[in-house]
This record gives sequence, C-alpha cells and structure tokens, in this order.
Amino acid sequence: MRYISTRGQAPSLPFDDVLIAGLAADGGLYVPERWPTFSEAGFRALVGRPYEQVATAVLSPFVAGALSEEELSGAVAAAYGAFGHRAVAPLVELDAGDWLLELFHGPTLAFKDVAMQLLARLMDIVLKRRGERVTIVGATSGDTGSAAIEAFRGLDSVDIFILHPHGRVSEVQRRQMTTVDAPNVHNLAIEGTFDDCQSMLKAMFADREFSQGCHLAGVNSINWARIMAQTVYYVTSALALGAPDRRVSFTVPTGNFGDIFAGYVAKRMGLPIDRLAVATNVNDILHRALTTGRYETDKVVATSSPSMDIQVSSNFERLLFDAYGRDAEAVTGLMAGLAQSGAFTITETALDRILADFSSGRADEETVARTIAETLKETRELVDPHTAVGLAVARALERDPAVPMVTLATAHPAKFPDAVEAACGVRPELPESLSTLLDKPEHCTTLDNDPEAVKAFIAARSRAGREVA
Ligand SMILES: Cc1ncc(COP(=O)(O)O)c(C=O)c1O
Ligand SMILES: N[C@@H](CCOP(=O)(O)O)C(=O)O
Repeated sequence: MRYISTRGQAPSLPFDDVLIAGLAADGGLYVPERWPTFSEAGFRALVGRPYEQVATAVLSPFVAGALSEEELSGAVAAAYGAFGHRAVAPLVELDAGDWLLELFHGPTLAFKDVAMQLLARLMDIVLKRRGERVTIVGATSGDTGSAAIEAFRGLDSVDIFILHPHGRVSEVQRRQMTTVDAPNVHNLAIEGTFDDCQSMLKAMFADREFSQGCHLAGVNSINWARIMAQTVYYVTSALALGAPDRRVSFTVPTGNFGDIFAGYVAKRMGLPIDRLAVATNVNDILHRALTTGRYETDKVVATSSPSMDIQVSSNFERLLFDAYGRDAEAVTGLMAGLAQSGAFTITETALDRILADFSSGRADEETVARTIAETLKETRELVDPHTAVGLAVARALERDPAVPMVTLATAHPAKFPDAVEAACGVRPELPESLSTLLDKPEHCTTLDNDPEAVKAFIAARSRAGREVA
C-alpha cells in the first residue's frame, strides 16, 4: 500500500515512511492511494473474534509491504493487552437501539489510547529497524498529549514535546501530562488556544530546515496511523450489533475530525454504516459547514468539553479530498483560502457527497449539563461532557428505528470531575491507577505564543537534532 498527499505535491510513500513523516512535505495529509475493501464474507469471518484479531485483520492491508504480519500482530497484542477491559472497546446498551461505545479503558482514560498505544509500538519497530531517533512534537487540547506521553515515555528512540493551551485543559488532563517524570518528555504550556498550538505545529513541519534538522515526527491525527487504528472499533462494534447483515449508525463527539474520519474509512472499506453524525459543542464550525456549505472559523469559546474546543479541524481536509473526487488542486485551493481569509465554500457537488454519509448537530453548554444529569438518572451511566455532546446530538437526530445508534464515549468522566459534578451532583472518582495524580510534582514550561521561541526550546533539547547536526 502506498499513500498520497491531499495536496498532490509530495511524493507517494509506503506506510513506514508515512508513519514517521506525519504531515506530508507539501503541507497535506497522507491517505491511502485506494481504500482497501472487505467482502461481507470477510467481515463475517471476524464476528465474535477478540479485538486483537479483528485489529490485525483490518489493519493488515494498510501496512502491507512495510510491516510483516508478525510485527503487526505483535504490536497489536502488546498495545491492547494492558487495557482495563478485555473487550478493549465494550458496548453498553442505554436504551433499545441506543448504545455507548466505551473507548476509555486505556491507561489515560480517553479514546486516544486506542491509537496511541499501537502507534508508539509501530514507530519503535520502524525506528529500531532504521537505527534512527526522532523528535515528536504534538499539539493537544488535553487528551492526545496525555495518551502520547504515556505511550512514548522512556522510549530511547524518541524525544517528545507536547504543546497544550495554558489554562484551557482540565486539571486531571494537565496533571496526566505534567506529572510524568521522564528525560524524553517535555511539556510546554502555550499562552494561546489549541488552534494556536496546532498551527504552530504545522508551521514547524513546513519549516524544512527545522523539521529535517530535528527529524520531526507527528503523533496528532495528521499522522495516518492514528486514523487507521481507530477504524478497528467501528468494525468490532458494528459486527457485535449485527453487521454485515445489519446497518449501524454512529454519533461521534468531534473536534479535529480524526475519530469520525476513521468511521468514514470503515464505511469505505465496506462496513454497512448508515449515518455518521458529527457532534460538536458550541465551537460548531463543522456543524455549520455541513449545514451551510461554508467552512468559516470563528473565535474559540472555552467549554466543559475542552478537548473539542477547536476551530481548524485538520482531518476535514482528508474528507474534502474524497468529496472533490481526489482533486488535490481543488483541496490546495480551499486550504489556501482558509489560510488567507479563515474560510472557504464547499461546492454543491462536494457537499452532497459529504451529506450522503454524514449528519451533524451541536449541543450548547446547558444541553450538555442536562444530558449528563438525565443520562445518570435514566440509565445509571455517568458520562463525561464530550460523550454528553454526542448523546445530546444523537437524541436530537431523525433516526431509522431499525438501525442501532452507537455514540462514542470518548473519555472517562473522572477526567472532567468539576464539570460532571456541576451537572449532576456526583463527583466521579479517579480509578486506582491514577489515584496519586493530584499529589505528584508537575514538570512544565510556560512559553509565549511565539513560534520562534518554541522552536528554539525544542531544538536545544532534541537529541535527534544534535545527532543530525
Ligand atoms: C474526549 C474527546 N472527545 C472527542 C474528541 C474529538 O475527537 P476528534 O478530534 O478526533 O474529532 C477529543 C479530541 O480529539 C477528545 O479528547
Ligand atoms: N482533542 C485533541 C486535539 C488534538 O487532536 P488529534 O486527534 O489531532 O491529536 C486532544 O485531546 O488533544
């Protein structure tokens, strides 16, 4: 399998190069040159199999030619062996036809662990094989950072620098990152928003001297391997609910469009997904774009679901690439418009193609709080504010009663105890594994929203940078 850039100006690469590169050299995102497909019989053969076996089968076409079956299945087994639930991503029925897919049984209690635990192992295999070291730079609104630090801490082949927006992540999220005391882990609190952190990250990749000099690698969902790993739980959950003989819909709390794009990939692979519903909080650029055809950035507002406080939704570019018939020039034009004026308009044809698969909705803060309280009262499930955004949108959608709706539970409520307690009066307890989090010392440097200062900080501490020099 080879991968091509959404902007069409970077060379096509095999999986192992895409894994290390993160962003394409032309600023685009890598996607497979074609979508691999499974027949109905192929999916049927996976029904009832353990998560690890399904993962190996689903991921194998994406890594073909770059990793052996043994390397992939070994990494998959190691990644998911330590999850807190044997099913890895269990389903819970809330009401008839209304399901929650719990994605928070990994070490940092958010869905990011599902991809990050695998990504770290795959990267380690490739870097050891090549005898290389990389500098990972990541931007986080809370969860990607903690999952990445947990997955990569202590790895000799990697130095990891995580940028988070100062004061805009929950205390638990921040401490999950800053209390890790490992020589290869560096936390940077940036005086800005998540979008500032993400655009700084993209600028670092675009600066060839810096990115080559530090041997930069990315672990945000710009990295294709993140998306790929997330397709697996769409498959396991749909199969558990009757696929391939029955259609299933998903509602996905959405920010950077990575998680829901993984659902789109599963659909392109042949999984009978009926609707993919984008659920946003009041930072609703995606809901507005799908409703009006105009993708237009606005000021970001801090909410109780901080990991979704995003305006520029990176992976939407991957969807646009398909919606425009894989026309890289058209996508480059849209992205240039976004950079210049903070907006672009989607053509009617492309929007129609998007709406054939996707629905959308938005939940304001009052609705999120009410949903947390009502869900607890009616189902005895305590949900986090991101999951509540998903549930609120799923409940407001027009639905086919014959099609089960799965809402992705993207984080454990204990990551957001203040918001959950304010909504329903119950303070979720941190699991035993994280019970000492609030007592440990923190390690973090606060920097201005100044790309040059951040680059200088990283360059001075990057071991890969010193080796290249
Ligand atoms: C808990 C939680 N829910 C939802 C999202 C949104 O996911 P995505 O950015 O893949 O759309 C995030 C952040 O990415 C998150 O951390
Ligand atoms: N919500 C994310 C933002 C980064 O998203 P990613 O999926 O592109 O890594 C976070 O929690 O950091």
